[in-house]
Amino acid sequence: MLLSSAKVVTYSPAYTLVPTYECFNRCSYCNFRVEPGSRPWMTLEQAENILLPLKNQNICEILILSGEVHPFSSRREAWFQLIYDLCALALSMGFLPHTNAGPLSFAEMEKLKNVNVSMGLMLEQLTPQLLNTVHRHAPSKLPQLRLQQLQWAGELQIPFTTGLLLGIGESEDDRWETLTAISELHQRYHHIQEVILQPHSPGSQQTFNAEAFDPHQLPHVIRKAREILPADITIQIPPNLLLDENWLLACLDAGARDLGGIGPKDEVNPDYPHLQVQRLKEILQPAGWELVPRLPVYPQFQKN
Ligand SMILES: O=c1nc2n(C[C@H](O)[C@H](O)[C@H](O)CO)c3cc(O)ccc3cc-2c(=O)[nH]1
Ligand SMILES: C[C@H]1O[C@@H](n2cnc3c(N)ncnc32)[C@H](O)[C@@H]1O
Ligand code: MET
Ligand code: SF4
Repeated sequence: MLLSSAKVVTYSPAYTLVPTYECFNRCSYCNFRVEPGSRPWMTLEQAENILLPLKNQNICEILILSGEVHPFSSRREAWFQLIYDLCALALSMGFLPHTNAGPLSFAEMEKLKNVNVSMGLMLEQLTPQLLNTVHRHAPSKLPQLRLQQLQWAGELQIPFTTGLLLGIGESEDDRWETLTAISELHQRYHHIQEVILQPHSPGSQQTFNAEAFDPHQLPHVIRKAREILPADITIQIPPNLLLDENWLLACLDAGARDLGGIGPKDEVNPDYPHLQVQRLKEILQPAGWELVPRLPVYPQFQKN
């Protein structure tokens, strides 16, 4: 048996709950958002009906992924309470919640910490140039605001997931700068568990008219990220956005070690279905990779 020599790549068996698709931002690459007020929010009853049958399906992570209500809106409090209640419900049913609902106030983050095992927010890219382009109508994507989120998560010692969206108009140097900022914050607070390198992948709803990020460039970005980031941060890549299996293997060779949450639907990129875990294993195993499930909180942050 040569099992011990297998190289390990992880994933999180996950299901995504969407409290609301409505969002006051309009990122031009988004295929998720709908107009505020145009659709009812998820109810706790609906959530319970979704979660009940998942109990015996080996799913641990519930990803709470949300569109955003403006921080000064009179509906903000109800929005936040729904997210809190969805996390508490998932937790009470034996699941482990991970929330990514955009920027939060310090008090909101502090409260959500009690009902999440980890949380996340993508930095996207730090260059202010994007405020004139893809983020022109997206106040939540102000670089300083997002950096501050990572800092608050550090002060609160919340195990955190962040990352870069690649191919939205940034330069190579912009990428290294964003990675360096993550690295510096982690060296101060030691709270970043993983960094997602997310290739921009055009969908049917977006207005941003650009090609997909060239997947042949991804191994180079991963290698460089591996040099910039501390060794205890895992690099995550989304397998459904890497359409050719050789690209996936090239990314692992370059240093990626996690495939993120895998579930029935990628809510962010609904035009890119996930491969079955079994199919992924068939691709990975011949190349010597063992695909192993993990929890949404990494072992070094687990409190038992
Ligand atoms: O299925 C997805 N999961 C996404 N996830 C889920 C992620 O893969 C897992 O929740 C974490 O690895 C924790 O286990 C995100 C989580 C974050 O904190 C920040 C961004 C993302 C982005 C996506 C995404 O585009 N699609
Ligand atoms: C939840 C995360 O999903 C990412 N995201 C949003 N739109 C797209 C897209 N078209 N392609 C790839 N990733 C996207 C952003 O980085 C966001 O923060
Ligand atoms: N609205 C949040 C963000 O962009 C998370 C979901 S994006 C589809 O950070
Ligand atoms: S990417 Fe997130 S913040 Fe931007 S419009 Fe979509 S839901 Fe809103």
